[in-house]
Amino acid sequence: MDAASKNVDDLNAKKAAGSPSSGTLRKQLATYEQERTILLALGDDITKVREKGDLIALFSSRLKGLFYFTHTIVMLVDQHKQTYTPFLLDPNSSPIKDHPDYAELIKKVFPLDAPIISQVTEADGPLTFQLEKILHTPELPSFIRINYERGIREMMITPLKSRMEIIGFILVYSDRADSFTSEFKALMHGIAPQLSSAVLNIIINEEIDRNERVNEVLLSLSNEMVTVRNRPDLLRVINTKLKKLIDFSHNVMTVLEENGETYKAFLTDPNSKSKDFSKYTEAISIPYPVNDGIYNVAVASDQPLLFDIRSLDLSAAPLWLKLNHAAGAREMLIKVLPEDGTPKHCLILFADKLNSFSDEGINIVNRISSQLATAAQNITANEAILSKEQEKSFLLDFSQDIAGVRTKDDLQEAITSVLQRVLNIRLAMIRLIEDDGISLKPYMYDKTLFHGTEDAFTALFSQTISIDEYLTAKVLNSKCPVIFNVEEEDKKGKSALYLNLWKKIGLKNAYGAPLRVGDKNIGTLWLLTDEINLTLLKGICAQISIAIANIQANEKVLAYKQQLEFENDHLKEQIKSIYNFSEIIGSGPEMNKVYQLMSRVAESNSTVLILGETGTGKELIARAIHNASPRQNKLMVKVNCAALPANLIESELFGHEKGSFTGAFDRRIGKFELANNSTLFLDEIGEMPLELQVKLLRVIQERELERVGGKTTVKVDVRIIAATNVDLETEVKNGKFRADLYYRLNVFPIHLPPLRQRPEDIAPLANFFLARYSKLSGTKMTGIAPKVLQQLRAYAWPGNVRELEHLIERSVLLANDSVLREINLPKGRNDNQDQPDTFANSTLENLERRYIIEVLKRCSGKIAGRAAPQKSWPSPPRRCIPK
Ligand SMILES: Nc1ncnc2c1ncn2[C@@H]1O[C@H](COP(=O)(O)OP(=O)(O)OP(=O)(O)O)[C@@H](O)[C@H]1O
Repeated sequence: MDAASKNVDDLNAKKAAGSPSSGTLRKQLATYEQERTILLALGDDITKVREKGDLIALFSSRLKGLFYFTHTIVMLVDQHKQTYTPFLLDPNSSPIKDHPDYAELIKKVFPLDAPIISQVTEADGPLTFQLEKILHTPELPSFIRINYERGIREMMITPLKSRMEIIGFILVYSDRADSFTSEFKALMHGIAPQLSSAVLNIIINEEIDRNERVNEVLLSLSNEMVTVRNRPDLLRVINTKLKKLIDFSHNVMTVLEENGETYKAFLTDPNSKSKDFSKYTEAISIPYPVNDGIYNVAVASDQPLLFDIRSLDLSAAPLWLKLNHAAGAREMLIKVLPEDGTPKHCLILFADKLNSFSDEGINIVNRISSQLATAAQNITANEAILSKEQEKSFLLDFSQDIAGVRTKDDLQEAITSVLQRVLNIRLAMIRLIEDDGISLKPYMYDKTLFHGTEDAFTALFSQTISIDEYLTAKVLNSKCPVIFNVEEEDKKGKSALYLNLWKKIGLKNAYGAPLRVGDKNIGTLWLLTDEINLTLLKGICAQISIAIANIQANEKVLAYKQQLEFENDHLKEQIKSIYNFSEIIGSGPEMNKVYQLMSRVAESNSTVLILGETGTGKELIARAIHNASPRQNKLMVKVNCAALPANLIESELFGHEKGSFTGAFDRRIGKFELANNSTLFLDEIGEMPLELQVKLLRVIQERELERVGGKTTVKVDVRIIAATNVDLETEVKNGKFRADLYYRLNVFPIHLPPLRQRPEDIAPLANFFLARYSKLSGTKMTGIAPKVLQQLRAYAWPGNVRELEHLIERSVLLANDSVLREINLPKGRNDNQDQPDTFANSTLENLERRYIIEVLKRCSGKIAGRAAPQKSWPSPPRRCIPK
């Protein structure tokens, strides 16, 4: 039985007993009847109450006709925390609803132990308070003063209980001082249990609703979470689903880096207000040490941690937190996501207001943390697969691009394009290890990168670096590309040349990668950038290494090919003249002296200078010396110093680099390099231009040369045999031949006597040539008539053996008999006397004059057009060596 029914029953009993006065009793009875009616109606209505607003509206509408009051509010008690907070409001009638603190007030949590409230919790029924009287009570709840300020004078607080425990109280306010009559109080006392159960119903209903909603959202969140494949997906799920359950402004997810010492942003929310700050990009890209006072604290807890941002020491806080604070974030909830082994991911929710995260919200974060961790792991695994696929397809494309590369220029173009296109960086430099195996020289670089730092670049570029150089050694000894932090390397004080350049460029990191073919280091590759995918770089370097090795092999093949072509040409020349030196004819004392000298010098490496008139056999002797030397297995290389224009001799001798002069389309090795490990025969050395003599001297002395237009020196091991028909001593005196070169060449002179000084050799030579040319022409000549031999011996032979050879060749062709019976010697030359007034002692001008007259005579004065047939050509006179 409720209180009102009991009162009515009591009064009816008293009325039946006839006391007290019937008027009073009637009045009282009417009140009780009214009360009972209200209670019944209220009780009926209360059972229908489902929502907060219904209860207060119902309460006000039922009671306002009976009692005077302005507004009401139901507070809910949290026994666990010993606090209470507004629960049911009556905003339509509240005089404080437009108060500036109203919004905050209705969310506020108040302590239960404030003196006024303690009285209420201890009371059995409603308590009324004249506000004026309690204004100075210590720890007065702020809403009381605010209500007073807005004209409220009296307040009745009725405790609401369930199973003897206080669950809340209903506060009824009035702007009058006498509103709360004993009837009103009795009524409140009477309806308190129903109100309590209504409040409990509301709480339960709300909780059911909320749980349903939470479950619904969590279900859809978890459904979506399993479909998450990438970071934007995850961000969308958090921002659409989680936001329905938790009041946060934006989120960040972080990931622990592989080093285990730093973490960085994994998900960044575009809703973050901090993105308007200029340092935002830095904040979301830099790594943070795990021991930053936030991360390490969060990791140590298995529960989400709630931080009041303003209470933190922000001076030491990580940049991301400073920016969020500056952008207005007040509170953050951090949850390290549970993962097997070391947790990697961490969710951070930010809110602009304090108390944004309820226990329930925190609980939800806890509940979804495993799913978040799985989603983050899936994303990472997915990204790794994607990046591997991208790497593979990229490396495949690169290898296809590079497969066709044959030249250094093509390679540079391919590298530049791939680095720029895929990694958005540019090649700084490639250095290759030289043939000596210890030094590295620049092979390829991008100078445009060093704009403004040219001095530091040139200083580094112009240096040959040793493989033991600190940074180079680190790179060459590493299996993978090496990251150099410029600041840290600078502190070590090593590799100043590299560091000077890097510091001037102003980057944080530089990368050095080994170039390797198989196990063999071939060089280093340097990139200037702050970040790069190391696996990809490793793959690129492997391709570049192979391409460089191919190019080098190609260059070598080309060089060998060139050398073979040269050698082939020489071989052909040699084949043409092979019969010339198969045998040296001459057994007289003069030639015997020559043979003795030859046998002494042949086996050594000494330079030989062969002197003698034209046609005496200087080249024949040179070849014989070479063939008797340890270098015989390689071809002797001949250069005729008189046969080439002065401007080409240098290139002919020393070779040239591509583009070193007009017409130098390819790199070409010179005769010196061709004669490496062999003999170089410098014929007509007396004709060499003076300016080249000094270069020749240098090569003979240093045994190394520089190609025309080249910067590197090439070592050569060449034996020199020089020959001349010029009196070099006179040339030295006349300043036409360098004395130092002359002495360097004149180490071992061999003088070849002219044929007129060894007449005993004329017959053997004539017979030798007769046999050779009759065989070649197929005429089968068997001998020379004694008369002819006598004529030959009597002749002066200004053209020496060559003249004799040509004469016999012509005679064989003209002969009609098997014996050579006739010979056409030049007229007036049949006197084999070493005449002082004929050739040997004649001036060159005289000799030339006589030669021209002789030729004109034979051509019958014709100096243009086809030459008239002639019987015998004299050899042109050359300057002769006086005996
Ligand atoms: N003693 C010799 N026995 C056989 N043939 C010889 C002899 N001497 C010279 N000849 C031949 O004479 C020709 C001229 O010889 P070679 O070219 O060696 O003379 P050279 O002194 O080098 O002439 P130049 O000064 O004009 O270059 C060659 O065909 C060579 O084979």
